[in-house]
This record gives sequence, structure tokens and C-alpha cells, in this order.
Amino acid sequence: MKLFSAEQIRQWDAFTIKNEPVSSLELMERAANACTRWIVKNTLADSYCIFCGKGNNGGDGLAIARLLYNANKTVTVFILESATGGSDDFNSNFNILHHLSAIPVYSIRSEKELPQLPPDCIIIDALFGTGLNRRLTGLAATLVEHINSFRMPVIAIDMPSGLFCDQSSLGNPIIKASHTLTFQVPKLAFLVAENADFFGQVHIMDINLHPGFSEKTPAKFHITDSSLIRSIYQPRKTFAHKGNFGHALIIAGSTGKTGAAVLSTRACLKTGAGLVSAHIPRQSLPIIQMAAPEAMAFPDAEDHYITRMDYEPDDFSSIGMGPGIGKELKTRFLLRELLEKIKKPLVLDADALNIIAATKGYLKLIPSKTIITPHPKEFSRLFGDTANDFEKIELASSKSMEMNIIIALKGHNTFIAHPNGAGYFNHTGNAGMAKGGSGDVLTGMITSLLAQGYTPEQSAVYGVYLHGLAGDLAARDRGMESMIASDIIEHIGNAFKQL
Ligand SMILES: NC(=O)C1=CN([C@@H]2O[C@H](COP(=O)(O)OP(=O)(O)OC[C@H]3O[C@@H](n4cnc5c(N)ncnc54)[C@H](OP(=O)(O)O)[C@@H]3O)[C@@H](O)[C@H]2O)[C@@H](O)CC1
Ligand SMILES: [K+]
Repeated sequence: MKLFSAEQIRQWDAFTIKNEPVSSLELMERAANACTRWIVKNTLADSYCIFCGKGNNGGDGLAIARLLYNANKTVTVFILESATGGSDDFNSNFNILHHLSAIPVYSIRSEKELPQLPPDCIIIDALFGTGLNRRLTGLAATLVEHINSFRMPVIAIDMPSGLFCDQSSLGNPIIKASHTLTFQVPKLAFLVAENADFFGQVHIMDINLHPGFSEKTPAKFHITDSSLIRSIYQPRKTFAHKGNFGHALIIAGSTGKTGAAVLSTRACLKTGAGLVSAHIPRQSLPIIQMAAPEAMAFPDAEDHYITRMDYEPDDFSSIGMGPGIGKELKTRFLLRELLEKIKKPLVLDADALNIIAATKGYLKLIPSKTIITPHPKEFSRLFGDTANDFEKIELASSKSMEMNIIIALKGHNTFIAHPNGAGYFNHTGNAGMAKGGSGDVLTGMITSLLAQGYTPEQSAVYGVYLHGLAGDLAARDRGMESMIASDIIEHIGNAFKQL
């Protein structure tokens, strides 16, 4: 699914008005109807306090007030006055409302007019939407803080007021919504961790904007959805043999971190590679053979960490390196040798990334189309700090293009930057996966897909989606608190079945 900017959404609005055709007032009515239906169905209250600005977001608020009133709800409207007059559609809805004397309408022109609210009401925030073009200050900012001081649920229309759609809002006054009813498509602002306190649960209101616009308009960012994954998925052919699905190598583990090697190797096996081998420290050999008997093993000459390759790296279909390898000098040299020698894309994670970040000259050795899977701290070590999540996303995109690599920046909505400039946000997964070992599982899964012939871009997007889906199924079965990384592996099979 494409993610559009506030400006593109404005263009989509205009395109719909012209090509459906429909008047902008009718479109507002459609939007208000969708919101009202949701509100009536999902809230038990009888009383609603609706705060409106004087743009089209406020116009939505006025139309919602009328529709809720028609649904026999008690409605009170507060209008934040501004120096400029209302938008055309705001004014039209204001005039309609004016004739309904049973709906009290109050103006807020100064702090003295900030209202007290009945304790059982639900607050509807229709102050500012996608038209926000600067930080809220003065009376608008004070009103936002005032609304946030109440304990009642807040339903934001389109955007929590004060939150920018496509840029950082850090430190700004913003409505803290319990639910956000947003029109047609999710917004970039709802995908970044720094905004987590503001939008609550997001619900998409389908207002039938013209499909012709979204089909023809390119978007930089996308949300990975099931239809994209189904288009990537290649069913296994009936007459296939193990040679058709590649030979994956996992280079992982050191003393005390053999578990990382076990998790990656098992995840790699469970994701469908024809053959899986594990290069592990010599002492880990019995452990890996017990925990993953289906895998072959290359024990290192050294007992406690990995030091040398006794194989040709290009003989494998894919190699994933990093989980639990530590940062011993000889391990660093081995990584350098691998980076210099291999002609294929790698999957690099964890300590492989930490070694690269800490050793001058390594970064530029990363082979083209390699997939790196840093969490935010590893990402900062590699590429430097950023002031906010939006800058981090931009930096990931620009580094991906500059270095011709795929960057999967792990987080609640893992962001995958492609070298062609596109970016994919993943929406599967849950907080139960925020535990040691989850990343090792992901490395194994992506390496497995790469071995099977999926492109590096596909392997990253598909692997991250499947990993999150397996995590969601694990959470459903075991609970977020109790689930562990092994449970993600146990649910990979069911995740495949759900595609
Ligand atoms: N997408 C769709 O298809 C549909 C969209 N619809 C709705 O339209 C909404 C967008 O409406 P909108 O463009 O009128 O902008 P909105 O958010 O109401 O802001 C109003 C004005 O506020 C001002 N302003 C900005 N920042 C400010 C600040 N910090 N402090 C003070 N003032 C500030 C700025 O004017 P300025 O002062 O810059 O002249 C701005 O123009 C959208 O969110 C959705 O609810 C639906 O009705 C139908 C279908
Ligand atoms: K709003």
C-alpha cells in the first residue's frame, strides 16, 4: 500500500472532486458520515464535546456534530477562533449548524474561554488536520494542553491536532488521542516510534477517494501488505528437490552466545532453504548438532569464537553472518576476508555490524545488495546519530542508495530502505518480540529466503513480514510476555500457511 504525503493527499482530494465528480462539500459529508458511523458503533457515550478549527478539519467536526445530533446524541461544539475566516466548507457547515439551535456552539477567543467539560463526555478533536503547516503556539497550543488535561477519551479526526503528517513533531503541543480516525490511507506520522503517545489506535476511514490517483501516482514509501507478500511468494514446485532451494550458511556464535547460532540456524531451516550449514566455534559443535540436527556444521579451528573460513564463500547460495559472533580480533579479520572475497550479497546483523562500525574501512567493503538488519543503536553506530525518527528514515534511504545495499532498520514498524529509493514499512509483529534472540531469528529467515532465489529486496521485505507474522501467531498462542524467540521459529510454518 502506498503512503502519500499531506500534499499528495490534497492532490488526491482535488483529483476526486474533479474526476468522480463530487463537490468538496459532499466529500466532507462522506468523511463525516464515515466518522460518525464509527463513533456511534464504537463508543457507548451519549454526550460529545467537539473542538473545531476553522479549516476543513473543523468543517468535518461541524458535520460530525450535526450527524451525531441526528443520531440522538448530546453534542456541544467549541470553535477555536482565528484571525482568518473559515474555509468555504467550514462556513457552509457552520451555516447548516446555525439552524439547529439545539446544538450549543461556543467560541474560544482567549484563555478565559477555555471550557470545563462534563466528565462523561467523549472529546472529538477537529482542530487541525493535514493542513497543519507550523507548530501550534499561543491559544491553539494552550487549548491542546487544556484538552490533554482531561481524562476523557479523545477521538482525533484525520490527525491528532498539532501532529505533522510527514515531518517530525518532537516537542510540539499535540493532542493525545485514544483513537484516530484517519481518511483513506495511513499517514507516515503513525509509523514512527517518536509519535507513539499521540495517535492511539488508528482506524482508516474509507471515503472512496478516486482510485485513478493512487494508481498513477508514485510514492516513495509503502506499507508492506499481504497482497505485496503474495505477489513475492513462489510456491514450491511438486517435482522440486533440495537443490532447488539453495544452500544457506549461517556464521554465528561464540562461547556464551551459542544460542544465537542455534536460533539463526533453526529459523533458516524452518524458512525453507534446501540445505543449511552453520559455521560455529568448535566447542559449539555438539550443541548445534543436537539443537538443529537437520543442519550441517563447519566447526571453526578455534574453540570459543570463529576465526577462519575452510570453505569457498561463493559456493553457498547465501551467507548470513553476525548473531553472537563477538568482536575478537580474529573474528574481525575473518569478516574482512569474507567482505573482500565474496561476490554475492550477504546478510549482516548484530556483531558483524558492530565490527563494521568500529573498524575503519570496513563499511565500504560491504558487497552490493547486501541486506543489513541494524536495530536503532547499531544503525547510529554505523551511520551516526539523527535528531528524530524522520531524519533516521531519510538517512537510511540515502545510505541505501549511496551504498547500493538494503537496510532493514528494526523497530515496531521495521523500515526497509531499497537502493532505488523506495522504503517499506512493515506492520506485522508485536511488543512480545522485543526480546533477545528475535533478531537472530530474522537473520536466519532472510538468509534462507535469499538462498531460495528471492532477490535481496524481496528477501528483506518478505522475511521481515513473515518474522512479524510468526511473532503475532506466537503472541496469540503464548502471550506477549511469555513468548520467546524459539516460539517465533515454531510459528514460522503457520505464518507461511496464512499468506
Ligand atoms: N483528504 C481528503 O480528501 C479530505 C480531507 N478532509 C479534511 O480536510 C482536512 C485538511 O483541511 P485544511 O487543508 O483546510 O487544513 P486544516 O488541517 O483544517 O487546517 C486549517 C488551516 O489552519 C491553518 N494552520 C496551519 N497550521 C497552523 C498553526 N500551527 N496554527 C494556526 N493555524 C494553522 C492553515 O491556514 P493558514 O493559517 O496557514 O492560512 C490551515 O489551512 C483534513 O485533515 C481532513 O480533516 C475532509 O473534509 C474531506 C476529504
Ligand atoms: K484533528
